Amino acid sequence: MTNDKQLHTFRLGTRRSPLAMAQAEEARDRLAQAHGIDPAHIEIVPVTASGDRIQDRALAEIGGKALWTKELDAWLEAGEIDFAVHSAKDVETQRPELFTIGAILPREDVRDVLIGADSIAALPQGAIVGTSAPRRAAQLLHARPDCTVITFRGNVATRLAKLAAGEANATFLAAAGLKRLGESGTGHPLAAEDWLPAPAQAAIMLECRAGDERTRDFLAAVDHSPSRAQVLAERALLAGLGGSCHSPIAVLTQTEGDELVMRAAIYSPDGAEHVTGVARFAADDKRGPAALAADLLSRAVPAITVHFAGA
Ligand SMILES: NCc1[nH]cc(CCC(=O)O)c1CC(=O)O
Repeated sequence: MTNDKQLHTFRLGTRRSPLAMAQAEEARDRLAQAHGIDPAHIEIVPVTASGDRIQDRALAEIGGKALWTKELDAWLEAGEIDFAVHSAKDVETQRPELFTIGAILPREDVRDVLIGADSIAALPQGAIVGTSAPRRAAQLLHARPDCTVITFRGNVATRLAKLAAGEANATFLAAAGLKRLGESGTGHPLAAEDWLPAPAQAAIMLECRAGDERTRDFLAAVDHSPSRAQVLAERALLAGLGGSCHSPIAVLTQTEGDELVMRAAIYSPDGAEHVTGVARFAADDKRGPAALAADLLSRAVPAITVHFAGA
């Protein structure tokens, strides 16, 4: 621990939602512990993101990119913050060259949780299910074409309140988000092998300016290399498919020694069509995910590929 580090107070940028704040605190506490410093040396700076301001429409409908990152990016570029804490799943694959991923924290439970029924099979005939994620909608309609999907947006508490108010029979949330909010008892986790999560789900990403050596060194102490390998591979799959967080893409990556085993599925928005694939490759092999993406696209019908640009 250098004197310099003792004196410098790092500024951590985050969104303001309760989940984002919980993730910011986790990042701060892991950094403080790794460096043996007082957490007060890391100042949490909350920023309001456009995605948080717009609550009444599905994000896919708005269609805008960078709904979660735009404001934090501006603060990071301007030097108002030293690093930003993101849900990796919400970060676009194309990032400004100015930034670099300083750390990926140890990944949480990657599963989705179903709230309102014990399982997908147990949903009542014709159930109304609230979600704004195209992936969850397509997965549900694939398994249960009798269900109706309605748009559910807002933070975790808002969605749970909509469910409690009877706006839908059930909804989905990420187990990781619920755990980080201290609500791990809520709902029924769906087995990840049957119900593949979103690319980079359950991972927290710390980004800083690529030229800022001091912050890069500071963040490197909390980087978790297996989680980083999984997240980078899933982001590479997403990039290879030409997809975004608005595309119905599901993926589970498991670490087996020095290798990654990646299972992925892409869907038509109505869930009627889908293609699945599995690949195994070295953890640092960037071509592995790209090859799986190309393989999936080569086998997909137009109802699927119309939503993917390819690499
Ligand atoms: N798209 C919103 C979002 N971004 C990250 C999480 C949860 C935490 C995570 O997956 O890392 C959520 C909510 C959800 O999907 O239930």
